[in-house]
Amino acid sequence: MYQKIKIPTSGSKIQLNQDLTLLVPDNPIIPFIEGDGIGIDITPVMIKVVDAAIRQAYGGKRVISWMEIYAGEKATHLYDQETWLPDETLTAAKEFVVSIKGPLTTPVSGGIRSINVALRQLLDLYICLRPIRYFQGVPSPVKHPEKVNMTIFRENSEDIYAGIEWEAQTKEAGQVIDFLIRDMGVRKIRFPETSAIGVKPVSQEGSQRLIRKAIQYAIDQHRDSVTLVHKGNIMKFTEGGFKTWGYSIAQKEFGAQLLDGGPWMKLKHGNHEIVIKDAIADAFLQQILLRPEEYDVIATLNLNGDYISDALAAQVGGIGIAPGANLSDSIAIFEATHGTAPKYAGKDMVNPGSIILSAEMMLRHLGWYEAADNIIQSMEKTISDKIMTYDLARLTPNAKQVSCSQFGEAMIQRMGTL
Ligand SMILES: NC(=O)C1=CN([C@@H]2O[C@H](COP(=O)(O)OP(=O)(O)OC[C@H]3O[C@@H](n4cnc5c(N)ncnc54)[C@H](OP(=O)(O)O)[C@@H]3O)[C@@H](O)[C@H]2O)C=CC1
Ligand SMILES: O=C(O)CCC(=O)C(=O)O
Ligand SMILES: [Mg+2]
Repeated sequence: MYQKIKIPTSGSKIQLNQDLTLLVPDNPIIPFIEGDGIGIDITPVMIKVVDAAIRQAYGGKRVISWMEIYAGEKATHLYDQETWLPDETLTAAKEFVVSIKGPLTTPVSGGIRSINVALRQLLDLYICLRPIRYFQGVPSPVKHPEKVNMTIFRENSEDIYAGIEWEAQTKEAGQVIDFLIRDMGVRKIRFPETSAIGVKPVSQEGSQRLIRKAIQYAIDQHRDSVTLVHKGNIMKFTEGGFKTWGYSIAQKEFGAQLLDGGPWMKLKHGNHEIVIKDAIADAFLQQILLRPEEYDVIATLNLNGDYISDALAAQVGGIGIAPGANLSDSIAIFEATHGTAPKYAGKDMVNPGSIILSAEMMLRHLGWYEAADNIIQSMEKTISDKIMTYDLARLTPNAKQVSCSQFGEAMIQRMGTL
């Protein structure tokens, strides 16, 4: 059935129960995309570390059968030069339910549209989940990085990030601009002759399904607050809609009550209280530097979430150790927050921490908590021993700088020795 993908001879598929919970065999087949650029450095290290964490936790009773699937430049070499995202990659991600990927290149200006965005849209992976936490000993530009403990729920399927846009001075851009001026009475396009045009779809359904998950997460994880981050003062119906629909769902589906007359709300779950609040995106970006302890779960739109992810990651050491997941109601693809960092590709130099921590999220998603704990503990121990890749070592006095693969080996050596 598959053309280039080789299904491992051992292992079986993860299945979905009727309620969409996972039925995970002891030997699941997990598809992985190596990734462009530094993908060739970090992905093999991640696999080694994950295998070791599982071996240490379950002594051979559980094991992953890794199955390579293809996207990005590697796919163009293997399939044909126009095929950046083969159909069978999408089929495998659906069929095998849980996957992990390295970063994929998207050229600026011309060229292909983002394969990352395409994967998220085609598989309806509408949640981009990015937890931000501090590991003791990581160098940080802020005085109290330990106060940063947030989980971002970034809407992953719509917004200006959906990529609906037309190049300046093309027939299509002209048609859209004509329509806006003639039929819609728009007078605000400053230079109509030379404007490119982008469209920002933000829906009630898309916003509410994301915010519903963020609130449920806050309830399940006993978190203190959910902040809806938006720029609704300026983009009233798109970003403003996100905020209004968010408060509305908090009230209607979770029974939240107005706090001090609103718009902030409080919802109760047993003895646990969660504040639902909102913040305007520009002010939020200064607040997370000045008073990070006031923010906990964050729900936001696609573009804001992209910016906020990297900004928050910087506060706890950078995108070298910033994990993430793309989730639908059934399928998951785990991936680092960073990109392909092309200048470091193939140099065995960058931090594999992001993709390793993404794999840690994946293990937790599978219910393999002991293996996930092994990864966290060995990461903590390796960093506290000042063993660091260049990105952290260059900011840490007396650090022992190691390569990407040596960092993975150092983690493996420290597993189960705590
Ligand atoms: N999900 C995905 O697949 C993503 C893909 N991309 C794509 O990646 C390409 C490159 O994007 P770019 O904007 O340069 O952003 P990148 O995230 O690739 O890199 C920016 C900088 O971040 C630092 N960095 C990134 N990853 C690591 C790591 N693992 N360890 C240590 N430092 C790291 C490096 O900083 P320094 O130079 O200071 O050492 C690097 O130069 C683009 O095509 C973009 O579209 C971008 C983001 C996500
Ligand atoms: O798709 C890309 O190339 C960039 C994506 C990105 O920056 C992100 O999702 O954080
Ligand atoms: Mg990004």
